[in-house]
Amino acid sequence: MRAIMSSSSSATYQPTLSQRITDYYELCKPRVVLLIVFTAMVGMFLATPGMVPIGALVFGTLGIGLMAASAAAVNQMIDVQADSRMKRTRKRPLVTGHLDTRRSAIFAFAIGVAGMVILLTLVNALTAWLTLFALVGYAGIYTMYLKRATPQNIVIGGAAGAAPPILGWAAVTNSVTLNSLILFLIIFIWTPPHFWALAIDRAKEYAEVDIPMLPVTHGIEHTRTQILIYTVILFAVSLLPFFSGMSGWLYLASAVVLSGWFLVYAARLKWRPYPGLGMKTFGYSIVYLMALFTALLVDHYMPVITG
Ligand code: HEM
Ligand SMILES: CC(C)=CCC/C(C)=C/CC/C(C)=C/COP(=O)(O)OP(=O)(O)O
Repeated sequence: MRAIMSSSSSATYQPTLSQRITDYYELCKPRVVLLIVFTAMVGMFLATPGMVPIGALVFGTLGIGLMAASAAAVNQMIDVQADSRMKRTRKRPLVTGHLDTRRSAIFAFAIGVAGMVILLTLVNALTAWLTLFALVGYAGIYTMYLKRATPQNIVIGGAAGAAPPILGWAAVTNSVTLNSLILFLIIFIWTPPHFWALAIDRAKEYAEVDIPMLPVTHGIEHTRTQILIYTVILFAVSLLPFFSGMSGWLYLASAVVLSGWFLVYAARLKWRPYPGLGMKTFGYSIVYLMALFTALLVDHYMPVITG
């Protein structure tokens, strides 16, 4: 209802060009897409011992970024009613009426098709189809169905968000390898603690909009246990790049420290919680993934850096 009311304000909204650009930018969930693109780029760099071919780097990054942004825009179009009723998402451009469904649909379609054409023509077909699969997985399967169907929504839906290192790797090698699957596995196992840490602090909001997130269906205590279990698994999985021979000692040391610190957060959340710790853990999860993938990258080029 609020979404419908606020969309009437679009009649009086006369944006400047830069405001309009900001609206489309926000429709793409830019900070999430940025991290997604970064993990895809790390996949590209780790796929080759030398420098990534410039074509794969530029067009692969662009194509994957455009299709991830398209998926995010479709997610906001489908979720406008729920978004209008949650404080965290109330300022999104479709909720405020700064963008309407028609404009957003044309935009999402245009950047999605542009991304697909770039990948098909300038990268390779494997990357293009896998990226389309991820787009459909997130925008279609997760947003339209899973999100409202089961508290395991994000475990299954997380596969789409974890795909980017596979996509980046495929852009360079035209193949899916065990090492790219290890990078996928890290993000896949990271997603539940990333999201549930936020969800335990926002459980009331999700309950009010009838979205069956784990803290709503199984309670906060159970969710804290699940976060701890996934973080223990994440600790082990984050060591796999070292044990598979993909990464060296620098990465191993970084992974132990970063995953160890994540475990401290998860343990505190379980046994010594205090108000706001859920959001702090969520914030750390983002720093964690950024830092872990930076460590993979630095470790990979260490021999070049140190000569
Ligand atoms: C199904 C999987 C996922 C779910 C359910 C999820 C959920 C969320 C939610 C609810 C937020 C809060 C957004 C806000 O503050 O409005 C968020 C933020 C964020 N997520 Fe995720 N996420 C998922 C996967 C990912 C993946 C794969 C990445 C990147 C690799 C990622 C990166 C981020 C970043 C960077 C933010 C901070 C955004 C900001 O500050 O605006 N997420 N996520
Ligand atoms: C093509 C490709 C690589 C696709 C990537 C998919 C993608 C953009 C994943 C992002 C994951 C994410 C932000 C989920 C939150 O959605 P939500 O609806 O639960 O969160 P919200 O309530 O903040 O909207």
